[in-house]
Amino acid sequence: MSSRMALRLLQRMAVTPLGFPGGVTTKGLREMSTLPRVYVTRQIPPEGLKILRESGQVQFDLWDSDDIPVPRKELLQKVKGVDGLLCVLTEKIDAELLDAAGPNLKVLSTMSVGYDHLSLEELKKRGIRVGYTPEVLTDAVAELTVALLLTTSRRLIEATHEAKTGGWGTWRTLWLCGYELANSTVGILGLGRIGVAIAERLAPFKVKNFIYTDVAPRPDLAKVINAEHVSMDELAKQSDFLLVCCALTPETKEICNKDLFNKMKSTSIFINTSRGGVVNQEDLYEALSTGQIAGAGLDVTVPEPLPTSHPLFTLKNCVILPHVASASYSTRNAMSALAANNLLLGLRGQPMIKELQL
Ligand SMILES: O=CC(=O)O
Repeated sequence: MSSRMALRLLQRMAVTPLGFPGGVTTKGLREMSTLPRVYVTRQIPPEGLKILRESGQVQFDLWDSDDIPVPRKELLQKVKGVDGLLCVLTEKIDAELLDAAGPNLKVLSTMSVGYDHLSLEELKKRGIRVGYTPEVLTDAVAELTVALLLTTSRRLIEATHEAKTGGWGTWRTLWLCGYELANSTVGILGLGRIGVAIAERLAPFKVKNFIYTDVAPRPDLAKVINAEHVSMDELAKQSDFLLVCCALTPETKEICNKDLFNKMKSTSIFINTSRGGVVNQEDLYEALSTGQIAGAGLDVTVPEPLPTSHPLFTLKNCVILPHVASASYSTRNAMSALAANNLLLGLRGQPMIKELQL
């Protein structure tokens, strides 16, 4: 291959993986080597990649797959010397990884609203700024939570199974009966934007009242849905539907355990679309299998994926989804665009659109 052809090949290769716009000249290649280096840990949806590629502000390398997460060993190699990192929730951003990245790392942008995969203390210690993606996913998560609630309370998975497998005999008076939202009390554990958005969607189903528990009353949010602040005990005792909407923190880890389930009504439905870590799954299994509560719908578990041999999968009254609450095309693209913009703004030393205050 002639040296001219080799240069052309190099220039072409540089366009896509390194995120440099348009055709790359030799001068361009030289300039590119001075641009901030970024590693993207996943093939994120196209809008975010386009923003990075067309910014002309960074050279980026990415783990070019959405099917398997970047192996830890590869990640530790790839982050060496980068100025910015764009990650998703499967990557643990801890001291080991930040040490591997080294002192150039100034900005971390996660394509998620949750940030329990980030060691905030380590990030703060190193002066690394952190972007995340709240709000753009609120509608999608609220919509999915309503779908999961109705699927669980009206036993839709059992019903389609029976219809398909010959269990559908004559019309029966109490067969596959569930619980309805009309006249019910809906309890929200952790009232934030998402809890409010869920309640707004549930209200037209004629819910009787909304109650919530949080570390402190949140009157501004509560008044939007006319919700009453109650203790955790009252939340457990009164809720016909108990929805977990809180972040996973050391304080909320396994906060849903036998103490809570034992106080719930045997007719109650438990729904979790936040993080699996807020639930003690052994206690939940016990509560579901003994009829302590009527059913559970989970979009999140520990671990993820939940092994198919897990006891929770054996229960008819437990509906398990593979962490898809924000999974609509428009929302995932909006999340990737926000994560890309947060990263670019952070690298320019400007305020991010959504930045965590550490
Ligand atoms: O779980 C999803 C997220 O944190 O965005």
